[in-house]
Amino acid sequence: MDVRSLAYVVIESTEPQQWLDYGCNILGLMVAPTMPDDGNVYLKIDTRPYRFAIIKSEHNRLAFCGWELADEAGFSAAKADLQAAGVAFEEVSAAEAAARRVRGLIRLQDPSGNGLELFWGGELDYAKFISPKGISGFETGVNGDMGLGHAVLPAAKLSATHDFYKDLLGFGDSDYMHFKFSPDPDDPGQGLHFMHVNNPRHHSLALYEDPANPVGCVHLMLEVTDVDEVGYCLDRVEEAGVPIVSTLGRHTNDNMLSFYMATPTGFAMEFGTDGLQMDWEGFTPTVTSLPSLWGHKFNMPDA
Ligand SMILES: Cc1ccc(O)c(O)c1CC[C@@H]1C(=O)CC[C@]2(C)C(=O)CC[C@@H]12
Ligand SMILES: [Fe+2]
Repeated sequence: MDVRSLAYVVIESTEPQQWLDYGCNILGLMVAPTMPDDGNVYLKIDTRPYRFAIIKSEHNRLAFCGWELADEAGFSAAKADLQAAGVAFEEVSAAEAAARRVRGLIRLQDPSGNGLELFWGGELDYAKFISPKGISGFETGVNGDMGLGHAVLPAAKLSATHDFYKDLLGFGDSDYMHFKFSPDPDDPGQGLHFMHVNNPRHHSLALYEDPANPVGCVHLMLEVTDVDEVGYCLDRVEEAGVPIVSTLGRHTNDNMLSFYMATPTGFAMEFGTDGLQMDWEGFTPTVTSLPSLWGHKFNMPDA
């Protein structure tokens, strides 16, 4: 499978309006002007119609990551691959695909129960991104082809979930880390697989061996093009009293300069800049023993 980018996320919320306030006033995202006024909240960062859909629900959780395939042939091939592997998926109606602003869509779960959608034919609406907080721009590539950023998902079944994304969906390994927070010699610790799709972003997905995560997500990451926008966002976070999950720091593996904050849904948001853009040709996946060059003091255990 030739997955090109993490194109959108769908978040279920008992109060989508919380995300309207948080998204616009803290993150500096724009209300999507070409999406319907249907009680849900749609937020935009670039030429794509929206990158965040916050849907009214009884649950508060990350519901789906939307992964983009190159074209209709790739979409048909993906469905055939899933069928051959005996992995169940739901065909989504044309009306629902149109509501997502894509031409074809299927829905499935990974082995740890994370929801995902595979689609082709994502629209560009070219509605100009005008940040309510004056953010100069988000790093999403050309026509948004680098995707919105990355998602770190809980993977209680780490090995099976890693195999699913690697062998079935064709994601590549970028890096692997292993964390051990307790001195107990019987504690096996937790693995973290960083994976890329077919774009230069160092990782679009990471899988964290997190046994019990009620909100379906560890964190999402957004990347701005100007380091000052990280600082301005940190000022807004502090001014509004949004909890800071991790201090400013620079990661080892993707060089991202970032901090982490709480979101209305209980997972974290990483807000950063200066991430590496990789040439995957001939790349050898790395194993890294240090998460950050400096900073990133996590406020445990809700990291
Ligand atoms: C280590 C690292 C590299 C690049 C990233 O984009 C990134 O988010 C991370 C940190 C991931 C990881 C996490 O999200 C959950 C809490 C973790 C396990 C820590 O306590 C340190 C590293 C953290
Ligand atoms: Fe991250």
